[in-house]
Amino acid sequence: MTYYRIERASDAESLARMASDTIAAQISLVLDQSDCCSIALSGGSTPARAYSFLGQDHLPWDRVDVFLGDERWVAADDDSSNARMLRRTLLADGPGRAARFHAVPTVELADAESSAAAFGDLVAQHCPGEPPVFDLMLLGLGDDGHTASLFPGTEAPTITDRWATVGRGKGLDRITLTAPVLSAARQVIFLVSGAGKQEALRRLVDPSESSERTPARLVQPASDVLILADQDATASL
Ligand SMILES: O=C(O)[C@H](O)[C@@H](O)[C@H](O)[C@H](O)COP(=O)(O)O
Repeated sequence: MTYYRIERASDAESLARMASDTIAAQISLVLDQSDCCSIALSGGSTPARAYSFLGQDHLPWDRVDVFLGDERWVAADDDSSNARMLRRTLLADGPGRAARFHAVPTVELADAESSAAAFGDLVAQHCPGEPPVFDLMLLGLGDDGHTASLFPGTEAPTITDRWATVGRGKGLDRITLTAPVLSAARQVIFLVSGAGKQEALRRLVDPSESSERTPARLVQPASDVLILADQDATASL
């Protein structure tokens, strides 16, 4: 059974700083013991401010392999691209721009299925193990209980024989890591902000909740899961 450790911030801005500091500390811990560190970051809107703070941190970024846990199947300059968001935050103009970012292949390939296959190969090339093991997995939580692009009522949450697959949510085709890869990470952190996430967060930590209704519950790493959340999101815990 997964144990969830919750750290609360008073508001979204202090949550962003807490997340940046926590991720930086985890990266430093890994790099104290290894030559490199592999991290998979969530997309969406919540983490952007944290990534801006993190990108200013003086870490040995040239030893950090940065991936996205999921990506919309759009061009890199599309407003909904998670890679675009990362390039405007973490990878923008601070020390973080030296990170080794490995974008998810999208529309340069013929279709989303080809992108998912290419992303699975890319991850397997950089992360050891079957499933591939990330040192750090930062995940968001949708108000419907999805994480990465494992949306309830779709096939993606059920895929366990591949490392990446095609997801679909909020009207977009997406490329996502599968549940086995999310769960294989050495450290999983959920970053959750806002009153709109209260019910999804309550369900995430409820041992009786089904993963069909709340696919984020599929993420079952061997280590404790850290939840960084603001007071608006944790009000019903
Ligand atoms: O590409 C994405 O959309 C994300 O990876 C997705 O899993 C996100 O983390 C949640 O949907 C929460 O999104 P918000 O942070 O925008 O609420």
